[in-house]
Amino acid sequence: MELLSNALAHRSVPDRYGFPPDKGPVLLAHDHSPDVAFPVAAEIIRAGKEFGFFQVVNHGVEEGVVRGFREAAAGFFAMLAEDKLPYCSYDMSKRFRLATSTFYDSGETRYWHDYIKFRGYPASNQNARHWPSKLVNFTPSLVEYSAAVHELAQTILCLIAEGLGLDGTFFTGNLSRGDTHMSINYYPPCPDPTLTMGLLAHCDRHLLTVLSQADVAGLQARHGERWLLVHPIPGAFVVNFGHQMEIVTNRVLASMEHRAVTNSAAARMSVATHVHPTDGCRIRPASEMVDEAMNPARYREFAFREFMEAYDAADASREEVLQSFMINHD
Ligand SMILES: O=C(O)CCC(=O)C(=O)O
Ligand SMILES: [Fe+2]
Repeated sequence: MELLSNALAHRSVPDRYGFPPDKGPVLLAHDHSPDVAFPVAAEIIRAGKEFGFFQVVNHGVEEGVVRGFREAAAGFFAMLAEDKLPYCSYDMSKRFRLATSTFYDSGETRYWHDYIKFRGYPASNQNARHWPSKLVNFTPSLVEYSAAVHELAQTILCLIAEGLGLDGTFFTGNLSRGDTHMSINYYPPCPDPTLTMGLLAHCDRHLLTVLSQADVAGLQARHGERWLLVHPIPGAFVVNFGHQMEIVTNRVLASMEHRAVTNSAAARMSVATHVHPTDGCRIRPASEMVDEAMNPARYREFAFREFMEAYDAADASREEVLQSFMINHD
């Protein structure tokens, strides 16, 4: 019998071991079967508790799919000013909008970036009819990219649930089934990076973010009093927890503030996929994460929609927005 373990080392995978792509192994560094999933799940929880951020490689999203959409998105920012003008808006209810700096700068110093925001998944007609049709590659490459990243996010959510000792499907219902919101942030090279900030310090308002930053550094995550650079790993996705993850896990997995800095050498573009609960989803600390005597619920129950409104009213300030949802046990 030709056992795999009979060979000292394998230089390549023989053809007969290669599944066709639609049946093949998906995602992450390991096969997602119960015996090997646990180390990945445990690793995610360890990194998540320590940093609120981690990076994923060998995630199963094809390199060409990422490159294809990144090129199309870069093409959007490279369009002539007059072609971009119709998309420009600070009206948050617009389903596809282009803007600069941030909605939350209160007219003060601007942040050195332009961005587009839109609903990227599912590719329903309701979402897709707002995507820029003039750019021929945009829609087809987005359809591929957003479906693949959705799949990856669902797998990561299963692993997080397992790592926390929850049912594997804990996050994959209404907590993650709202339309996926995407932000594409474009930071042109800046003549003096010592003067500018690319993006304000903030926590993400939803459940989970899966971000492609390619190979240009700029993202920093708060760690205590310090800001740590999230080093670009070619082809990796950066994953971080949003406010809803912190609330549902009763602060076991906290949402960390992050921001972006600029550089003078190269343009930077990040593609952020924000996994949202459904608007009406009721959010509360999971009963499994609460112990009335030792670890009581730190947040009250609310509808996700309510949180979205509070976040805007608080100009994305972490302390301010959480205040109206926190239960004080002192
Ligand atoms: O540009 C980055 O790396 C960060 C983007 C970000 O935090 C966001 O879009 O929420
Ligand atoms: Fe963010």
